[in-house]
Amino acid sequence: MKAALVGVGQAGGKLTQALVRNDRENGYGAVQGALAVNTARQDLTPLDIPTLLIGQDVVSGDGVGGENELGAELMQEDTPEVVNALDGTITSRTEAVFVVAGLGGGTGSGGAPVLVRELKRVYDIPVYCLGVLPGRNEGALYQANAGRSLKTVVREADNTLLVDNDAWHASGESVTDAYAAINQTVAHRIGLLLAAGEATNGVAESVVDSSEIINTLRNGSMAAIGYASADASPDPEENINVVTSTARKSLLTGMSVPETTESDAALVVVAGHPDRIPRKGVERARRWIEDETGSTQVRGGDYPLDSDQLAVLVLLSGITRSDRIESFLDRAREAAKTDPEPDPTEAFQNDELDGLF
Ligand SMILES: Nc1nc2c(ncn2[C@@H]2O[C@H](COP(=O)(O)OP(=O)(O)OP(=O)(O)O)[C@@H](O)[C@H]2O)c(=O)[nH]1
Repeated sequence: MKAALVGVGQAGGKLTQALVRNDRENGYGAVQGALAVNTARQDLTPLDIPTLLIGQDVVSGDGVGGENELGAELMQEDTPEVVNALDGTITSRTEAVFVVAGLGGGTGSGGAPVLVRELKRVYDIPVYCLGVLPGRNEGALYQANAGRSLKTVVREADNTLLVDNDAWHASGESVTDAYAAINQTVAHRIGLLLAAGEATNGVAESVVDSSEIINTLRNGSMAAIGYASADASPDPEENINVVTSTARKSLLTGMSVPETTESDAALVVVAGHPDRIPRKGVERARRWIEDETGSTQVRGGDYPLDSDQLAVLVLLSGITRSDRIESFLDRAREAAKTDPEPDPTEAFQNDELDGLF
């Protein structure tokens, strides 16, 4: 799938950079171009992708310090500059745009929903949000910001693919190391998903194409991605159980939002050497995912990889129940009670954080 990426805020910029690097290093060629947008100059400086500083007249390049209403306002004012900067990045070949942001801060939290809405007005292709939920130990401001941002972006975007910052956090890691590792992990999974949508070379038995990703994401408003891999035997017959057990692992322990198992639709990609992928195993894994998720539509396909391993990538769309999102929403509601300020920004909804499922 030919995708353009726009990172908003610090997490958005770093994650976008990780996605671009991953795409280049693997030679996928799915990421067509990228831009990082921020109100803080110092967060843009280390990035090696094109950047755009917004809101200079108001915050002089110093960022918005977690004020997501201000982040939304500055994005609103400077949207024409962002759209101009994307000229040449989003082209007639682009099949989807991903707006990437940490939902708990200020610039990304406020700016991403506004940008998604504007891009949807300008372009006739799906605009998705790749949104990072704060970990449970992050402060009340992050939880409240992310709650409002999620509610708004879910309304605006064609779908919101969620990553929980607690999902792949190894204990004992420093925050910086943890972020770098999470960004790598996300880049690997999303990179493989986009690449799978590009595999049209006929090597694999049944490839996924971008319309299957788009059709899967057409169901519901929130999505999550899971992944697991295992060593495979050269004999595909011996790999039937490998594929099914790897599919189980990807759903039960490898999701970007843990404890998320029910969805309206799913896409299952089995990646590996075409000679090692057992058709029977793929079909069994697909059926298991159908039962486990209750999805009425489970699409599937292969992605040819020159590897001794088999990997299973699962995209769940239209998440209908997730204990982790429920407990995040509880935190966000609780945190919002301590923030008596009415929200002046049109971009944010003031209503309760209900009805997301
Ligand atoms: N996964 C991941 N999360 C990050 C990263 N950097 C920050 N975060 C998370 O993103 C949220 C904060 O968003 P930031 O991107 O730092 O904030 P911002 O959008 O730049 O907003 P301001 O700094 O207020 O202008 C928090 O929940 C952080 O835990 C990162 O590199 N990776």
